[in-house]
Amino acid sequence: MVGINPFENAQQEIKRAVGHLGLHPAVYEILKQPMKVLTVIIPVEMDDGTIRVFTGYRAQHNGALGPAKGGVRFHPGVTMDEVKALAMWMTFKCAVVGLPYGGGKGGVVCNPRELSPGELERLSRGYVRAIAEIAGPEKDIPAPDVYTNPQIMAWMMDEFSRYRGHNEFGFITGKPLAVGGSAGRNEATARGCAIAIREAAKLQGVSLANAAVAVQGFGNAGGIVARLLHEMGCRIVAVVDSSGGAYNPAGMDPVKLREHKTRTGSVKGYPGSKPVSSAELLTMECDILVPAALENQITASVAGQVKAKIIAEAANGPTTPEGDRVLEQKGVFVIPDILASAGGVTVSYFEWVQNNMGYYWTEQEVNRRLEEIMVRGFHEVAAMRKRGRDVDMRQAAYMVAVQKVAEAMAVRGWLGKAGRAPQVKARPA
Ligand SMILES: NC(=O)C1=CN([C@@H]2O[C@H](COP(=O)(O)OP(=O)(O)OC[C@H]3O[C@@H](n4cnc5c(N)ncnc54)[C@H](OP(=O)(O)O)[C@@H]3O)[C@@H](O)[C@H]2O)C=CC1
Ligand SMILES: O=C(O)CCC(=O)C(=O)O
Repeated sequence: MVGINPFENAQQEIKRAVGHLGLHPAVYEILKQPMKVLTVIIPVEMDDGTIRVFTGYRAQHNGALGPAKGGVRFHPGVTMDEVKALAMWMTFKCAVVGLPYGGGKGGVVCNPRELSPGELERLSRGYVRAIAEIAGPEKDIPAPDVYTNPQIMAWMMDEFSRYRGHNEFGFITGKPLAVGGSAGRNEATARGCAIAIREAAKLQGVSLANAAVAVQGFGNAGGIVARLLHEMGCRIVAVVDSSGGAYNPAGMDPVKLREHKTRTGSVKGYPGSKPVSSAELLTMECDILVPAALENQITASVAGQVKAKIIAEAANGPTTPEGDRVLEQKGVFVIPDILASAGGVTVSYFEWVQNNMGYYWTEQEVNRRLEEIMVRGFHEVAAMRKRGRDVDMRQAAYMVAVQKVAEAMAVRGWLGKAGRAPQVKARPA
């Protein structure tokens, strides 16, 4: 959305958490910007023989806890500030669930729908060549994000392996199973989100049986979360994608919705449904709202009209800070993005571990470990919310995460003398 800078939003969230925790101001000074940002130019030969030059970015936010980790977005609206914000959010997403990573993110300004498969492959390989120097399993590990997928990950892994001269399966996650992908990664973002929703519903006394759910975005995160929530007994009353939406208060079957979208290109026009816009979906009567598309969807004015009891942010940064204040005042229970969407990077971590070991787990094993990490992460945040005075789930999640990153920076000596004093002053009960 024009005029709302996701990078400035991300900075505000960190500033608040540093303040709540009573940490040394140096912590904010270090965390308020990425440690490294690379802008690259990617010349691609198009099928008609012309050369088109694309712009790409890779940002590495903070490496105190481990190598940078985060997806690559292919979208016409990608900007450097968006990538910087997404990298920053990755640092705290990894920290909140206890993964040994820092935050990274990449993006290429392009519309993949306008590219042939050959052009898309050349662009993906060109992006990897351009960022190769700063990437690698020990430095920065990309993954899928909006409009990138396992096939693109496979091309990228192959290109990086050529660059290093040997197979580097651990360079990137979200790969197809045939080339070192992990069982369960495709569903992981949605599965983690569904687990967080289940825990939130228990905490808030909301029954999932027949609960009305509205989902914005019907891709990897949104499409699969709709299916998993449907399997858990919820009623999927509305879904939208970039071309339109489908609404039916009696509920819709996400598997059939997916078949309809595969056939027609959109969820709109699903048999028995009425059209619904993204704006209508966000403010409709429902129990659970899952924004699973892009940033800055729930502004203050949208938040004022939200009727959901629980919002689970499968997307990164779907709520503006002003929108967040309104939701907080209204008492809407928000599972913040850095927690609700942490399932994907958690299973990416498992994928990287499996690549490093050369030994692969079953889907059941992956899901068991994911469940454990998500439940622990959720309750750690819920406990911080209870402990802290006047903090909501988002602030609590940032407090948990910033505390872990600040502690790592302190013991590494990044905070100098300031780091030698006890860093964390948790608010008294
Ligand atoms: N994939 C992952 O592992 C993770 C993703 N996320 C976040 O989840 C969100 C979605 O990512 P993901 O599902 O992977 O991406 P996908 O590309 O798989 O899907 C994106 C979905 O959003 C829809 N969409 C795009 N623009 C709009 C719009 N203006 N209004 C309504 N819907 C729109 C797309 O519509 P259409 O189908 O018509 O193109 C598509 O259905 C992003 O914020 C991403 O950063 C977070 C953690 C991990
Ligand atoms: O799987 C990963 O490494 C990162 C996924 C991602 O980009 C995200 O969580 O926003």
